[in-house]
Amino acid sequence: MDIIFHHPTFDTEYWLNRLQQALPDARVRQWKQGDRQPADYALVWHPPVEMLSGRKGLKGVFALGAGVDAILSKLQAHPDMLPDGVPLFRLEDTGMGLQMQEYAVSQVLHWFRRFDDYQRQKQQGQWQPLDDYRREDFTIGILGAGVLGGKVADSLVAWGFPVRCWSRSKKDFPGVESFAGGEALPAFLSGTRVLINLLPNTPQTVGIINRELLSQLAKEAYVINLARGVHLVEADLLAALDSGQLKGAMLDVFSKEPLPESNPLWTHPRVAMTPHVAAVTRPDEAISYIAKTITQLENGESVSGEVSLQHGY
Ligand SMILES: NC(=O)C1=CN([C@@H]2O[C@H](COP(=O)(O)OP(=O)(O)OC[C@H]3O[C@@H](n4cnc5c(N)ncnc54)[C@H](OP(=O)(O)O)[C@@H]3O)[C@@H](O)[C@H]2O)C=CC1
Ligand SMILES: O=C(O)C(=O)CO
Repeated sequence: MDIIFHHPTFDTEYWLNRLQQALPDARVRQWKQGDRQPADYALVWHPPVEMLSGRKGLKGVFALGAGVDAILSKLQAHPDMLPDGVPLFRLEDTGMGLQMQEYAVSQVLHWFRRFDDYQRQKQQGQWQPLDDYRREDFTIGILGAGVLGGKVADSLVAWGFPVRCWSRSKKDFPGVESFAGGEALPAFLSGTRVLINLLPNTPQTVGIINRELLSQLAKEAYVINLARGVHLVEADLLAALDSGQLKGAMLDVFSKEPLPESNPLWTHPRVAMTPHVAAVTRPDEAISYIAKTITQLENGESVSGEVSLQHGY
């Protein structure tokens, strides 16, 4: 079995060696321009079109991340990149769930314990205990209740917060109120104090966090965007912060990355940010997952993690 690998920034040597160890019978190689030799599986992130297009004999393509929006948008322009019937897989959790839990829990607790207010008071030389927030007034609403949204929901339930989630299909997560579909969105938003976004980037979700949505959250709400920058209308977020509807935002992803120097999010006092690091691909966990999935495919077993081209995630 032949496996080709392309990632613009990962340590390719490390990946090739570890993949080889995990699949000793496979021949694993870095894909280089001009390589048209056969391959059974391709492991990719931002693949050059010529790596995949028109390739015969592929049994599967693995995206080396959780979101497949970049690959799917390339596929739209070059449909022959994925021949009919060749499945596209993505990483399910592989260590990203824990990273998202760390990010979400630490930020929610930061706001819940009013560390943002105390930081401002410190800057003004003010020693002033403030009223505690109550958990019952701190409902967490998670947009997207898939692999990562589900993990984040679990971790916040464990901290005793009221937690709700919104997805296409209804969920049955212990301690989490589930809302499904567009009609249920207003009920989900009403009373949500902290909105956490973990939706995939699809035509249905682009621009979903906009003025209308933000106006339906509880007063002085907070937003954490962990999914994709295109989900958030940045100008609407800034307006909601300035009107007092929102109290703070923590953003990991942006409509343009790296965030341009001139973007007003850089200087807004109630916006905090990280440079798209909420959850990164952990090589060892990802390699075990891919090796297991390839072995199952070779054995004719059913596998999870296949992307639905129809739904776009
Ligand atoms: N910032 C970062 O570092 C990282 C960001 N990400 C982002 O996180 C996203 C989520 O990852 P993951 O949890 O693995 O993805 P999943 O595919 O497991 O989950 C997606 C969730 O979104 C729901 N959903 C999709 N479309 C809609 C819609 N139109 N309306 C309502 N709900 C919808 C799905 O509903 P249903 O369950 O009914 O199908 C599902 O619950 C990724 O797509 C990626 O963009 C991922 C990793 C790192
Ligand atoms: O895996 C993903 O989708 C990411 O965004 C990684 O940073």
